[in-house]
Amino acid sequence: MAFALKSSGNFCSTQHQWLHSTRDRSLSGSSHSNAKECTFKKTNRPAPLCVKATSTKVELDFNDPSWKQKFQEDWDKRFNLPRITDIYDLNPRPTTFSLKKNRNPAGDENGTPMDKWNGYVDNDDRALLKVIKYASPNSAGAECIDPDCSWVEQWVHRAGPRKEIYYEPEEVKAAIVTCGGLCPGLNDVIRQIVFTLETYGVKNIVGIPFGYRGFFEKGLKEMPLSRHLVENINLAGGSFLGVSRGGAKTSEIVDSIQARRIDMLFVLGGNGTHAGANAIHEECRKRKLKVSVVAVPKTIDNDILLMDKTFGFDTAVEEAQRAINSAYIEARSAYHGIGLVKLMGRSSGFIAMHASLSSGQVDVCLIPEVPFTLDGEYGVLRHLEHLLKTKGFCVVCVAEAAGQDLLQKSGATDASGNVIFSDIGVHMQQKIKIHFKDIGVPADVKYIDPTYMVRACRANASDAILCTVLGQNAVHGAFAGFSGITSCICNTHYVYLPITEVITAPKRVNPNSRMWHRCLTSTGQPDFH
Ligand SMILES: Nc1ncnc2c1ncn2[C@@H]1O[C@H](COP(=O)(O)OP(=O)(O)O)[C@@H](O)[C@H]1O
Ligand SMILES: O=P(O)(O)OC[C@H]1O[C@](O)(COP(=O)(O)O)[C@@H](O)[C@@H]1O
Ligand SMILES: [Mg+2]
Repeated sequence: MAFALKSSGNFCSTQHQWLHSTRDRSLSGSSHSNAKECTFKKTNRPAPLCVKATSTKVELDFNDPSWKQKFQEDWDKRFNLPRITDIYDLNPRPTTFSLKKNRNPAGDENGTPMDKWNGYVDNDDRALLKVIKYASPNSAGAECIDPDCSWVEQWVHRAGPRKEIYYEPEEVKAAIVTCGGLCPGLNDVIRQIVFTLETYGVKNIVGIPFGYRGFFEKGLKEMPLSRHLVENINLAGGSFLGVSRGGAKTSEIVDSIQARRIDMLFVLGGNGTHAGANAIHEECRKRKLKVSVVAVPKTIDNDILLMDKTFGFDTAVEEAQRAINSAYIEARSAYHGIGLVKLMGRSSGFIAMHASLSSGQVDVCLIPEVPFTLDGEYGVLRHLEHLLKTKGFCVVCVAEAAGQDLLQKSGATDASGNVIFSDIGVHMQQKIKIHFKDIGVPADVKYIDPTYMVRACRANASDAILCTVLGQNAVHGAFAGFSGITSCICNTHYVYLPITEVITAPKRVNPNSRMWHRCLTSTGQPDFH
């Protein structure tokens, strides 16, 4: 019996934020609907989780001494970056991107000829995706491929400017589009894309208004962009180009790309946007269009696979922390005060977990990845009673997608097809009030729902830097001839990943990760079930 590494349906996940112990699987619950178990050839070991994947079937037998090599060959194939030369016979030209050319075209100040300048990234440069060697599958947060949790190198492609490029900058028309919900840093990325394109020598740069909608909605006109125009847009939050959900029809979008003669498309967005970008890339390939589609992962939710974080997440956590601080002050100042804060996160509890950790003021953090009960001996309400008795007040932070099993489903979806959640914050506020009334203990509940405040602000310093690097690298990726890729940060290094590898499922908090354990250590909360 071997497990299917890659099959038409499933492969064993090593790179996802999932863990492989029995406890983890039970904690992960129904929220990971596409997770399936794989079986190891050896028994008595926890089985790894599998996630949906596409492409060819590769069987791994861990008794085969060459399994590692097979894994790595398959890995390299999967993480190989699609490029326009896959469909076109094209010769590259020397890059026009140089930070020294204006000073001395013949060489730098030391007389080094430009082609010897070591400012370029080699196409064979790689970064390691994983750097921890887990000694056992039972080690906290272990992500194992085989039952012995062997060390296997997982290399991904380094991002940055290449010495040779596949476009004539003077002939390029580049377009930028921002999709999905707002996110701090959108303007920083737009700005850096424009700056970098101009550094290459591109003159025709346009913004597509209001997300994918801008490609086909009549009356929406593309906006010419230049360094001059975008110089200060990073000083404000939101998107200079506007955003929208829904309405993505791939063939119409590609018709529009063709009609507008766009050569490079930079797509800023989350999971849905990336799926759309990949569909556009595939359709362009099908039509044999020389178009580079490059995405930049945006979402306050931080729910895109493989990467350290998405831009905007840090800023959202910082803002969320302010809401927690207000809840703390209200609760601390009231007799038997209970501060309750609901934070965003469509399918993951990253914002709630990180804001709870950074504020240090949260007694109970509830996320969708960890089921809980409100009532009963081990329920949240009983713990709140204990906190009021021992400490006099408490603060609860709940993620918007948490505890949905306790609520009636709304059944509604947004324009993009995303599920609209029932309001766990309001539900908990009511339950807490009723509970303390019933037991005859006074409780002063203050509920804060900061919703859009956490994402309408401008990027903080760390996000601004991330946006700068990701935006610049997106342009380098397009000039290098890649398409269907995303520009991101993995294990602290800036890399390109094929979009197909990051859209198989949303990333979620691993309940067996050290980070969640740190959160529990910080809050001191017990298990609520
Ligand atoms: N599977 C998909 N294929 C193609 N386009 C999609 C897909 N999912 C979403 N989109 C489009 O991507 C855009 C943004 O998606 P949405 O889920 O709202 O935000 P985000 O990209 O931030 O997750 C929308 O215009 C939506 O229609
Ligand atoms: O903007 P809307 O449609 O109100 O949606 C709210 C959702 O958008 C988010 O802020 C971010 O989601 P995206 O990454 O999909 O844009 C979620 O946290 C939240 O659930
Ligand atoms: Mg999304």
